[in-house]
Amino acid sequence: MEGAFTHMGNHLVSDSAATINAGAGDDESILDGDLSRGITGSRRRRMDDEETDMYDDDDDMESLVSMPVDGANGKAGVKQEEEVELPAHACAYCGIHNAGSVVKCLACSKWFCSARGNTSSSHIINHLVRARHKEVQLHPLSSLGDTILECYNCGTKNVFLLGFIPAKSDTVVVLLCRQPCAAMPSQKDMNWDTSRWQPLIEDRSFLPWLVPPPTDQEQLRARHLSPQMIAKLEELWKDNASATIADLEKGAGQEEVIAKVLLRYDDAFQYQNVFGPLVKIEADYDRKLKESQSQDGLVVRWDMALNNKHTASFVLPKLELGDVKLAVGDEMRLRYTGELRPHWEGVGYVIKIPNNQSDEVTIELRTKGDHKSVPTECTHNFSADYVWKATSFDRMQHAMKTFAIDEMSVSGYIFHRLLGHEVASAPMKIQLPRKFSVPGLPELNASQINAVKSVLQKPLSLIQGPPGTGKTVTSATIIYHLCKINGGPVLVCAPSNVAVDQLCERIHLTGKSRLPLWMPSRDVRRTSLSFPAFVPTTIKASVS
Ligand SMILES: Nc1ncnc2c1ncn2[C@@H]1O[C@H](COP(=O)(O)OP(=O)(O)OP(=O)(O)O)[C@@H](O)[C@H]1O
Repeated sequence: MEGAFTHMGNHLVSDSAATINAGAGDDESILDGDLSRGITGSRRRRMDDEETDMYDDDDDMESLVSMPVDGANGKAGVKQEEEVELPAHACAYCGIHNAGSVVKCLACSKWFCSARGNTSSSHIINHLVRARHKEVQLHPLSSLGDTILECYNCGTKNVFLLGFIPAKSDTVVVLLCRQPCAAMPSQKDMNWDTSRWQPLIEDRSFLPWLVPPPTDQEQLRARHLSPQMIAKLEELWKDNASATIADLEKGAGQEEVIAKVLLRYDDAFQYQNVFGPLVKIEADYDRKLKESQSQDGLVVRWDMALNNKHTASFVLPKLELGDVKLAVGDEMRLRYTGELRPHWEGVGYVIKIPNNQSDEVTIELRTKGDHKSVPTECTHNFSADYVWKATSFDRMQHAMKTFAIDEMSVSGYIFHRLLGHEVASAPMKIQLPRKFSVPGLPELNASQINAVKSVLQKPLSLIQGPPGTGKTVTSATIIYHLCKINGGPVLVCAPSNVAVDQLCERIHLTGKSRLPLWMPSRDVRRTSLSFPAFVPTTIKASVS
């Protein structure tokens, strides 16, 4: 790849059809003039006035960060930062503000540099991963201008999917996303050698020709944040986008002291004392995350379901960020905030999530269709919130309490294993099935057969495996055999309704099970399943 760039200099053409189509001759004009002028075209972003002022003020863009080397914990640097005002495009972590080495995150408008500091990835990549942001823009005074990195073909701006292809002339590079654009056979006609496609991010950093790392001297003089401080800063930004390093300092020392998880516990009370606070922290985090997903300005498409309930369909852009996974059956609140009628809000269940056909989420309102208050005549000015439910966290706390006060709540074996005590398992007298594979599911491989055998013979087993290796198939097979061996109901739990759905479908494929499935917390029939079922977070299945 080196060779392709030896005489390319900065001839990045990311978003300009004009430049790509112009060929080598026109490329030279880019070389001669201001490179940022060479990157023109419909997708080119303009600096707004505010930004222009900001850059005008910065009279020495190549200057070093005006931070002295700070102490081991970065506190000296923090003090200095209050005194020295950095330009708006300074890296939000370390303060480096060399125009060539900083990149703006388009989701939060903060700037980050390509230095690594004390972390294993560059600051910009560290931020994008932690914040789940994906789109960036180069600095207007960088050698490539204020380019927004995007696929030349389809316009996708997810930098984790983007790569470049040097055109055959070797004077132009084209940004294309890995899938589908770089993989499309039609690209061959464009004089691009897609076999030379390379990702823009390598070793957790943008390629140096795109965003060069700051010099050693700049890095030495930058503010040094530990990975822990960076993680905390990112957490702070989730609540308060304008939080600063100073806020980080203010919060220091106020944290609750959390007891460490142990390998062995004296008794169930100690177990509860350790895990209780952790479950609470997780619940608080989950609530914060879900509640922060409120989205305004939604455009709603109304419809009426066969059960005479209103359905509202809309696109939730925040879903793409992937912070919160929306599942069929989740509860959402829809609010009308416009002027055309009095404010309205209604709660409904998600009945459709984005798929290959459409990006829309559809919720079915609880109220029946003839309910006059539903604002079906309005389409704009709607907001949607997730309705957070404490149910699963409350159940965890309740289970731990029961475990602590009632020794008989679980078998003696499980009681001691949970507390980390060495305990011999009593041999289980069961007749192993002659054939482990079951009707309707794939023939098990050797490792799956071992897993099934182990579970059937031991009181407690853990099956682990990478995604798609057949854990669900193995679990469904185990349930099938347990039902057959014991002849009674089998209680199955999964951490999410989606996981339960998957398992139900596989059990159903075995054709042997009758599944009286229900979900006490939500009285909804699941339309995603091809058989009638109320899907619980715990399932009972019985063999006919
Ligand atoms: N022994 C097997 N032979 C052939 N296909 C199999 C076998 N085991 C599983 N599969 C198939 O592999 C795919 C993945 O299986 P499954 O969903 O059970 O994996 P998983 O480990 O539960 O996946 P995930 O981690 O994504 O939940 C399914 O299409 C399943 O039918």
